[in-house]
Amino acid sequence: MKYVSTRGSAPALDFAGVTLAGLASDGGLYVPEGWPQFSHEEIAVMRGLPYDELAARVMEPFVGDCLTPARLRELTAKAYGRFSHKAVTPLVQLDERQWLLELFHGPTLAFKDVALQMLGLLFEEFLAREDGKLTIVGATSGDTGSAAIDAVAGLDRVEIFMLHPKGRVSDVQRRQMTTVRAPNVHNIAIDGSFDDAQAMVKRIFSDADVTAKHRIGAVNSINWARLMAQVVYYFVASLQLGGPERKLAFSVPTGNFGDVFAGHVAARMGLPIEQLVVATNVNDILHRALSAGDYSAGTVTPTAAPSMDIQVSSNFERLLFDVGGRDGAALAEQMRGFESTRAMQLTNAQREGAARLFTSLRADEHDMASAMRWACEDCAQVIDPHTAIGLHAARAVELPVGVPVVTLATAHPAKFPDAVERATGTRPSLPPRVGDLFAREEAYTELAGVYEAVRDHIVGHAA
Ligand SMILES: Cc1ncc(COP(=O)(O)O)c(C=O)c1O
Ligand SMILES: N[C@@H](CCOP(=O)(O)O)C(=O)O
Repeated sequence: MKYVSTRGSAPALDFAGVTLAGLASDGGLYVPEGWPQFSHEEIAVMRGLPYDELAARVMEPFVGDCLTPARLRELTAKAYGRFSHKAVTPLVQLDERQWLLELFHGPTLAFKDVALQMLGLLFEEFLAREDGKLTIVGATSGDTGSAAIDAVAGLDRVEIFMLHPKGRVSDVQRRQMTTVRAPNVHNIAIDGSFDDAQAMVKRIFSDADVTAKHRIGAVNSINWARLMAQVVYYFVASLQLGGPERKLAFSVPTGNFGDVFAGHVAARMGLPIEQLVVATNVNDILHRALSAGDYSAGTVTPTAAPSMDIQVSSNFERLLFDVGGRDGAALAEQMRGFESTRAMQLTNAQREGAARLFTSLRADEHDMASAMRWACEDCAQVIDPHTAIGLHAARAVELPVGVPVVTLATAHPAKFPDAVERATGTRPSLPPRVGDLFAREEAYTELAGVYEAVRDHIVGHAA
């Protein structure tokens, strides 16, 4: 399996290469040069497999010959052995047509663990082979940061610098990052939004002064390996609800478009998906892009679903590439236009291609709170604000009769106790495994939201 850049001019790499590279050298994102396919029969025989075995089957074609099948199985067993639920990503029924897919049973209580537990192991594996080291620079609106830190804390070959927007993540999210004591972990709070942090991360990959001395790596969903691991749970839900004989729809609370793009990949591989519902909060660039072709970024509005307070949505580029004719040169030009004006129109091919599988809905704070209340009062489920945005969209979307809709439950409600309590009157408590979070000491550096300040700090502190 080879991977190509969405902007057409970076060298094609194998799986180990893209895992360590993160972002392509031309500024694009890596995607497989073709989609592996599973037949109906091949999918049907996956029914009933334990999560780690199913994960290995789904990942195998993407990994190619970079890992033996036996080694891949060892890694999936280790990665998913740390989840607190035996099913790893259990399904919960809400009513006759709606389900929640709980993705928050990993060590840091959000769906990011599903991919990052695996990515940490892949880094170790591939770096050991070449006796190499990696300086990871990441941006987080709350959840990627803690999941990535948990996955790499204490590793000898990896050092991590994680940027979060100061004051714009929940206290639980911040503490899950800043109370980790490991010499290879560095937390930075910047003035600005997640978009500002993400832009700095992308810029550092192309800063020759930095890359001459440090090999920069990525834990954000710009890294292909993140998305590969997220494809698995679409298979899990489908197989439990009648797939491949029956089609399902998924409602996905969306920010950086990684999670829902993994659903697109599952569909490309042959999983019967009726529709992918892109659910946004008021930071609704994706809803405007999918419904009207208008991909223009405004300023980020802070909401009670802070992890989705994103305007520039990295993985949308992967979709535009895939549905718009896979023309790297044309997309590079389109993205250059967006980077200078922060606005672009989708082409007709991109709009029509996306419309075959995607629809979108936007939820404001009132819609989000109503969905949390409905889940709590009518279904006895306490859900987090991000999941509530997905659920709002799932309840509103029109689907053919008999098609169930699965909302991805992306975070544990205890990560956002204030917002949940405001909406439902119930204050969720932290699971015992993170129960002492507020007793631990925090450490992080505050920096101005200026690229040079962040770059100099990283260069000055990197081993
Ligand atoms: C809890 C939660 N839900 C949803 C999202 C959106 O996921 P994505 O960025 O993959 O679209 C995020 C972060 O991005 C998140 O942390
Ligand atoms: N919501 C994310 C933002 C980063 O997204 P990623 O999936 O690209 O890592 C977060 O919680 O940090």
